[in-house]
Amino acid sequence: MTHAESRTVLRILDANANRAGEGLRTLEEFARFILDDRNLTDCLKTHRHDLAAAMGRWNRLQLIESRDTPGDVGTGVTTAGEQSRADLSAVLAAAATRTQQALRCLEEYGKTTNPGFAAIIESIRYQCYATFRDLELKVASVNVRSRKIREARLYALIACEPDAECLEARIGELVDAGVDVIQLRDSSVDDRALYQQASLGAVIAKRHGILWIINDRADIAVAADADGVHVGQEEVPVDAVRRVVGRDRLIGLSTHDIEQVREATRTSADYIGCGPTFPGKTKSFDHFPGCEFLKQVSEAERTGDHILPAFAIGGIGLKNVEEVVQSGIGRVAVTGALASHDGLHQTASGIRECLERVPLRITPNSGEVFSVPDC
Ligand SMILES: Cc1ncc(COP(=O)(O)OP(=O)(O)O)c(N)n1
Ligand SMILES: Cc1ncsc1CCOP(=O)(O)O
Ligand SMILES: [Mg+2]
Repeated sequence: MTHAESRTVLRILDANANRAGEGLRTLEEFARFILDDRNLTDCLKTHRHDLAAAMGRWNRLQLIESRDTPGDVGTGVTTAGEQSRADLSAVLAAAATRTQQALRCLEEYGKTTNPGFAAIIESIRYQCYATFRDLELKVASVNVRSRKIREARLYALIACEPDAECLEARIGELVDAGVDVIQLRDSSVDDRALYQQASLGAVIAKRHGILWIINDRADIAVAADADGVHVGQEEVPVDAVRRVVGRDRLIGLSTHDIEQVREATRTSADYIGCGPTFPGKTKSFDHFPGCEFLKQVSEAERTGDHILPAFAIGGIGLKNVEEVVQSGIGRVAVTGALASHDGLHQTASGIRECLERVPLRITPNSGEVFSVPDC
């Protein structure tokens, strides 16, 4: 290779080392600040450091000397796509692509003068493929859960079943009846039994494509790989629960008045339960905020005062779901109404039909987790 060619190779290496380093740093910030994922942050930092170590095989001064940014014809070449990013997922996708391309350039041009360097870059590139895959899958799973909870109408709360077959059958019949979300709520069993049913339920629910939420227990929700956890006002605060469950699981919060609803929007909660609406047999209360509260929630949705999917809860069934709908709420969470196998299908579809008369204001597109809201 001529001296001029060697200098050009250095110039390419310098440009692509910068590009790959910047791409990795962009991804690292995503994993750290957006996904709050320690493991992915560590992996990306390691790739960045490995790249810097590999670049240490070259004379830094020669690399810098080869740089000629003002004379680079490529700096003036831009496409419309480079000037904006549709949402945070697009930032991720662009940074991952840019990093991969830059690594491939380092490898190919490095081969011309330093095959040892090229082999190290090849190994970093393969490690990056695996990390980028995990990153993108994580983002996809957050968005899918978030979309599903916003599309959900009918949410069932169930207790543990005596064994795996019964749990499978129970979840199956609820799914067939049209339930979108199931919460495992049972304080009568020990932690081991709760964990076992939570884990099994997570697998079954995933197969059916519905959400599986664990009541009260963030630890079990994570250990069982559930889709989320539901907590009450007297339990661990949502933002502390978020530190346990991470960005990719849902958190539901019970609310009993409109101030709690407004407060919920200031937390990282993904949805709210609103009630109790009517007296029921599952849990007793002294006070019922009832449909007046639901009307306030619906009004707050209309004015954009709150943006979380809201599920009315408490004593709701076929006989009174019309009152919920009249209050402007199109999502309910129920236990008693769907507890019996007999007439399950009819009850669930009757409730759903009624609920579907209320258009969902909080729509699948209005809050994709990694979409940037309009400003
Ligand atoms: C969807 C949904 N909404 C409300 C509740 C009630 O939660 P909480 O107030 O914490 O009461 P317990 O369920 O823990 O007795 C819920 N579980 N789910
Ligand atoms: C857990 C809970 N929180 C408020 S009401 C309620 C019970 C819901 O069950 P049901 O639909 O049978 O009233
Ligand atoms: Mg609770």
